[in-house]
Amino acid sequence: MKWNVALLQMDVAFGQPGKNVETVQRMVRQLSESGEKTDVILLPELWDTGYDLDRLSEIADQNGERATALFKEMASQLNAHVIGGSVADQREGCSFNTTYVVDRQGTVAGTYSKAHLFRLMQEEKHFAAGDSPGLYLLENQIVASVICYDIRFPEWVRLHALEGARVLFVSAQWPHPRLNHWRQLLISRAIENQMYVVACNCVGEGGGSTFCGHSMVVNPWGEILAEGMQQEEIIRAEIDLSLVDEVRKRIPVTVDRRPDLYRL
Ligand SMILES: O=C(O)CCC(=O)C(=O)O
Repeated sequence: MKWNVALLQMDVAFGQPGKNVETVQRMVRQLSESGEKTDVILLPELWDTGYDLDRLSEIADQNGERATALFKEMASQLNAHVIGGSVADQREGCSFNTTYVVDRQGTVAGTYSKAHLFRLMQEEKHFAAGDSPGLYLLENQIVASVICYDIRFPEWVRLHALEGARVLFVSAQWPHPRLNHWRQLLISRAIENQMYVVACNCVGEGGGSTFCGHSMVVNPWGEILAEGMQQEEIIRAEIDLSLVDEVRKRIPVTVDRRPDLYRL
């Protein structure tokens, strides 16, 4: 199974969902006009509101309805699966930082709410944490998604790999000065779990942060297949899922684990 992935590394306008929807639509038109086949589209974290958390009651997406309507349009326009970055969605009286996944048939294939909230940006004051893994089936392949700070928790990503995930999609608003951490963590998660890591960051400024771009596609051997710069752009790569089996066979890390020693 081979997928052409496209990462929409957008400049997220702080607190302006309408403007951000226009940016996504413009980038999708660009993909469509390129004539190149796209199988999976990935967006950044909080791509519609940015980190404008003080205005969530005004600008958050109720039950993810605004986002899923847009993703269904995108899925049908490009005949592609949409891993919808994340949006601030309000449900059951709480706000969550949530990924909605819409498959190419236009069905919501799954949702994931960020499990590890980032205190440095006071996320825990505004969001409730999710407590379920982000595992989905796309064309019978198990894939996973996590959000930004989650990649600092190798045991969380490992859990997804042990459940059979072959690709990890990461959506982020990762700021300077920690570009070095972003790159090293993504490459490490790919090598240790022998999976593809497809990670979409944003660029631009918001809430006092400058986001560092460098969205990346890393293969299960830790090689970078594509990497963005610090500008608004679409990053594309082809991922061949058979390489996951090959690498896992060559060095059978999962078989050689000693959970009896470290209980993880
Ligand atoms: O872990 C980091 O350094 C960045 C995390 C972050 O910005 C986030 O989770 O929103």
